[in-house]
Amino acid sequence: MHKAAIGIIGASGYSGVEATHILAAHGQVELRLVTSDRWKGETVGRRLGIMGPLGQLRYAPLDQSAELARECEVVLLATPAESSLQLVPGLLEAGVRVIDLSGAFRLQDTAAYPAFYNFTHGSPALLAEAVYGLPELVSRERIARARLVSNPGCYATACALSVAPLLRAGLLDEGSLIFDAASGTTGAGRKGSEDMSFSEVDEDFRAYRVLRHQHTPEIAQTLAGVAGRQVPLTFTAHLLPLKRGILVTAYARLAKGATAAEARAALEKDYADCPFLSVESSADAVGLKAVVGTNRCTVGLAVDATGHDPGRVVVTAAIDNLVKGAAGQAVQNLNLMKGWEETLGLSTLRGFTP
Ligand SMILES: NC(=O)C1=CN([C@@H]2O[C@H](COP(=O)(O)OP(=O)(O)OC[C@H]3O[C@@H](n4cnc5c(N)ncnc54)[C@H](OP(=O)(O)O)[C@@H]3O)[C@@H](O)[C@H]2O)C=CC1
Ligand SMILES: CC(=O)N[C@@H](CCC(=O)OP(=O)(O)O)C(=O)O
Repeated sequence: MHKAAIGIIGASGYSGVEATHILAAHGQVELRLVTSDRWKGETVGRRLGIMGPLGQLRYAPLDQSAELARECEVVLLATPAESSLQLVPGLLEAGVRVIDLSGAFRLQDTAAYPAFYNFTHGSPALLAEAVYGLPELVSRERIARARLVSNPGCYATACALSVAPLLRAGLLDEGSLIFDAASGTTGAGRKGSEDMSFSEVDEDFRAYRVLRHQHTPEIAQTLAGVAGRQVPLTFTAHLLPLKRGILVTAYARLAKGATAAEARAALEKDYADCPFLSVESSADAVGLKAVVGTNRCTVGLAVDATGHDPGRVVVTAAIDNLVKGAAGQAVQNLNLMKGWEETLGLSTLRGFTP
């Protein structure tokens, strides 16, 4: 059977390793290229314990990525945004399709890059071409045809999925939305910093990059697309002393006349054909244990019934930042790009067991 040749650039990082494990068991792909400077020359088998032919594959140095990637049909870039920005034009020119896990091609407005990513974007044409790879909210047909898929940010995935159906159905008022989100430490990548050291993170819980987090414009862009209007919002990220998982709590208000039953029905209707989305019985039923290690996103809704705060809606959503928030979503996009079953390689991932 012909298998699609796939490469992972940045294969030693947390999301690159996650992607390697998922693709190792996928069945329709041959992982032809893995690159990393820190692991160059070593085998996938030695680093990740993967056996068989893939275990023999050696990590190539990052500076050979562009050249070696020409052998691949699709390449996953699990690199920092600045590296993705440099690599993507050459890869596309060589006829390689790209799924970029970084934020380099997520924002349509180039002006947002200096403020949120600390660089000036020099490829507006590619930004315009890139398809935002959130299959539950963006046309699957567009993803299937894309040369360049921009894989969403982890927080941005969970935040957008929490409220998008309510906005699309016009069930929320036009006031500001609030997203409180907390992530495990793998969200920050493998590269260490003092802030991320065990002594700093363990037994602590704090907000970070408040009012300047790079996922704020990304969430706003996605929700504007769904709602057909600008959606004012505040997003605050918090660091959890756990390795994996993101929990988002979204606060909104029902539009005049809208009901709790309509809100629940909107979530159930929009996510009915989404294999990885599950609408839980209540907002309290959403937690990290049920999603960590899987490509799922669970969503739960509560509407004030006490009369204390009439019209108040709270939606919770949970994902694994490395799976639905990164590598799993990238493979979901790869499946769509290749015309395969959307769940291929993702349906039997081993979730967290207490
Ligand atoms: N972690 C997460 O939960 C999520 C991450 N992302 C995005 O995905 C991308 C990868 O993230 P993650 O796996 O966490 O990152 P890591 O820091 O864990 O790994 C980065 C990878 O990129 C390689 N790399 C290439 N160029 C550079 C460079 N100039 N500086 C540092 N590393 C480089 C590294 O290779 P080596 O060191 O071996 O040379 C390594 O393999 C990032 O853009 C991130 O923003 C998106 C969603 C969620
Ligand atoms: C805990 C933690 O630090 N998480 C990261 C989110 C990772 C991500 O999705 O970042 P990109 O948008 O750069 O791809 C952060 O807050 O920046």
